[in-house]
Amino acid sequence: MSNVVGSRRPIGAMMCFTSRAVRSVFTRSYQVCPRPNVYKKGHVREHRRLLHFSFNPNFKNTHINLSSQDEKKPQHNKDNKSEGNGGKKENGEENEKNSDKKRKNGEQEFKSLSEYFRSKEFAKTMYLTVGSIVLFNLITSSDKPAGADLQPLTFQDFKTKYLEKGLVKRLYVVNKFLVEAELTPQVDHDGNARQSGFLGSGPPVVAFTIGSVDIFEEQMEDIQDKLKITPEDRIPITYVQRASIFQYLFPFLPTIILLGGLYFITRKVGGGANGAGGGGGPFGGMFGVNKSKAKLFNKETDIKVSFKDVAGCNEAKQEIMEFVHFLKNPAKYTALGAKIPRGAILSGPPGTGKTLLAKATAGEAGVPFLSVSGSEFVEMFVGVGASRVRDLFEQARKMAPSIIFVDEIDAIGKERGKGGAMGGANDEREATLNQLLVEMDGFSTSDQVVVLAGTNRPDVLDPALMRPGRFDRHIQIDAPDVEGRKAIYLVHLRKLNLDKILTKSDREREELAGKLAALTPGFAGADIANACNEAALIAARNNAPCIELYHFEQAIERVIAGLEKKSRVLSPEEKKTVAYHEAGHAVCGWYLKYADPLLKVSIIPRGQGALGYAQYLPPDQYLISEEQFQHRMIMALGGRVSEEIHFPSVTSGAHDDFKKVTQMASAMVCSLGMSPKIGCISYDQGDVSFQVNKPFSEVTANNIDSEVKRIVGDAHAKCEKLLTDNLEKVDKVAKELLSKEAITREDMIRLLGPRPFPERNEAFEKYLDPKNINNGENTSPATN
Ligand SMILES: Nc1ncnc2c1ncn2[C@@H]1O[C@H](COP(=O)(O)OP(=O)(O)OP(=O)(O)O)[C@@H](O)[C@H]1O
Ligand SMILES: [Zn+2]
Repeated sequence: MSNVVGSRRPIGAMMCFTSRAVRSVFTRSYQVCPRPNVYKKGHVREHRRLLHFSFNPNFKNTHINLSSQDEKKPQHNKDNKSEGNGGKKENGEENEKNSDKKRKNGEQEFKSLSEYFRSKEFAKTMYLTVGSIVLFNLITSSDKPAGADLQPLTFQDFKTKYLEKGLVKRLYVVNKFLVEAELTPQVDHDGNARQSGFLGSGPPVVAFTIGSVDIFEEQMEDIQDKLKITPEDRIPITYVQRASIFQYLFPFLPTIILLGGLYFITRKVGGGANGAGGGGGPFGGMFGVNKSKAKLFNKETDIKVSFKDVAGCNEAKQEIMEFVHFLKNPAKYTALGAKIPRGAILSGPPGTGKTLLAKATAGEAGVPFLSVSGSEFVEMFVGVGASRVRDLFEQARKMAPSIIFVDEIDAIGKERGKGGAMGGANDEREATLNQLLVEMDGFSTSDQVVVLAGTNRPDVLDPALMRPGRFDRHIQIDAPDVEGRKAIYLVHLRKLNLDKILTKSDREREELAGKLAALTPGFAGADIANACNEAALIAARNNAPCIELYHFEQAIERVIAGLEKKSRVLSPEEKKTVAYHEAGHAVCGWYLKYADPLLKVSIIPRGQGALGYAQYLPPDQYLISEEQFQHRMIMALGGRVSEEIHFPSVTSGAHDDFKKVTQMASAMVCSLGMSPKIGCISYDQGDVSFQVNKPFSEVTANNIDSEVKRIVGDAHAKCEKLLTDNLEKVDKVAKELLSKEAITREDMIRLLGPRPFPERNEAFEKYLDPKNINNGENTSPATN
């Protein structure tokens, strides 16, 4: 039973254990989703109009590239400086140039199917296909039973028509089951014999099959005895074996398959995921592991992201604009003797749009973008990481001007020498990092390669990475505040088919975005993208023609608290306990000045183990007061205290609440200077798991323990007083919860009267307070 509070700020985060856990699951699931503007080769974009077929004659990378003329135009116009006069002509020239380039690369573009049919490429393909079919037939035809193209006779016919008339000159027993009889040339064969056979264009031949060679020989002897043919004149029988080429090849088949498989695998390994690695030949460099696995996004095909797709983070955009300017006109910088910035580290919590921003930079500058994840450098072979780094930079230099983006750089960029005692694997990581440092130093000023890197942990990075000349810019991207979230919602709402009422005018659209932003404190860009997508999925599941507000509300709840588990049936006693527990939290929150606005309380089991939950809306807040901590602790204890008051025995349902309370109290004592006994000293222990010795004495340890205990005890006492004073109110809320399973803020106002304090969340008042929203009534979620 947990309070789901969205804030993920370092301190506020203590209140959101559940939402954090849920988030990490969600983030992973998000990353599986295809990113909207990234297309792999061969993926077909359906909504484009004009077809461009581009075929690669060596059949390796044949891909169909469907793109629309209209989409390409703006880009050309942007690149064109002399737009007014002859802009069209230049567009044409540029198209020419592009297709020249493609032709050079062995690719050719065709404007229509008929053009392709008339082309050399098509002829080549046809020749190859027909050739293969003919070859195949040649090979397999020899596999047919020998003489199969002769119409076989019965033995009886052979005997009466040829043998007894003395027309047979010689017999060939082929593969022990077919007999070909060579006839005397002057025979008047009645259509069954023909002028050729395996004997070539020679005497006429007939054929018949036999069951067993022994019986056939006996029969021949008998017949010839009866015909009184002397032993010298008897018909000679020759035994021949004829085998198809396949029969000879068959024993080698497993070997051929094995070698073929190996060849295929090495190509895959060596080729890099998207062809950026270039392959390096089938067996190049130990199966090609030395090649960088960077994915290449090219401006013509993949990068359609620009700064307008990245909402918020204006400061970051401004900083990064400088890289774009440099890549667009480096001469201006070099002429002044300015050294070009080498790279920038984009840091921030997960899902805040670091990758998106880097991609937008490449999109704006219109240069190739090589994206690689830090972990992809690491492989089981020693030295691979370093050579992959080398290969990556080599590729980038060949394509310059270009941008390299190393995601999760902390995988290789961790401070060297730390934790060395933990294992030898560090050496490999260090070698990779060293190579990265060397490569970044190795750029000459004329190299127009910019390295961007993303990380969630800038604190663990090696200082050498951050020094001037390497990643000398550090761009921090924070989780967005309410206005930032609103802007991100606006970006993602553009792609959705919304209810007309929600999008009547820009004002309505902004209002919707604002409302959603206020409902989702602590959401990063990726969560917002996910919530929008989830809303569309829910609408589709309900067969709704468009997305309505309550779809969003369900989606948000799902992203925050996980899936409703209606199938998890609680016993009536358990249900009652959960109801009183949640009612305790809710009533505490209602009467505490510094508690966050309550949105919803529910006792429907959800997600990972939460039996009930209450959703609050913390404001975007950068400082938390001592009083606020106390109120949060009282609220967190409300569940357990309510159980204590209303039931003879308590349950295990409060363990998550205790965790939060303890974390808050420890932080207050150890690092926030909120305990008079400990004073203004920080005993912040950081990563406790690696620490053997505590940085304080035994006495201090005892003091810390007793202070934490005192603070939690105080909160418990205050909570107890609050809930005993409001006994019947808890009762009311719990009963309502039991009957409705979920109650909203409006229900709480109806049951307890309005909150005695003004809400301290501006966003809440601006976008969500019923006073300001005239259609607030029809928006309650359909979850109850
Ligand atoms: N500022 C933003 N504007 C619009 N969309 C955003 C923004 N930030 C994030 N998103 C959405 O979230 C998705 C994921 O963002 P991205 O991959 O850039 O996050 P990240 O910071 O690189 O995450 P991680 O640290 O986990 O790698 C984007 O594809 C985009 O849809
Ligand atoms: Zn609880």
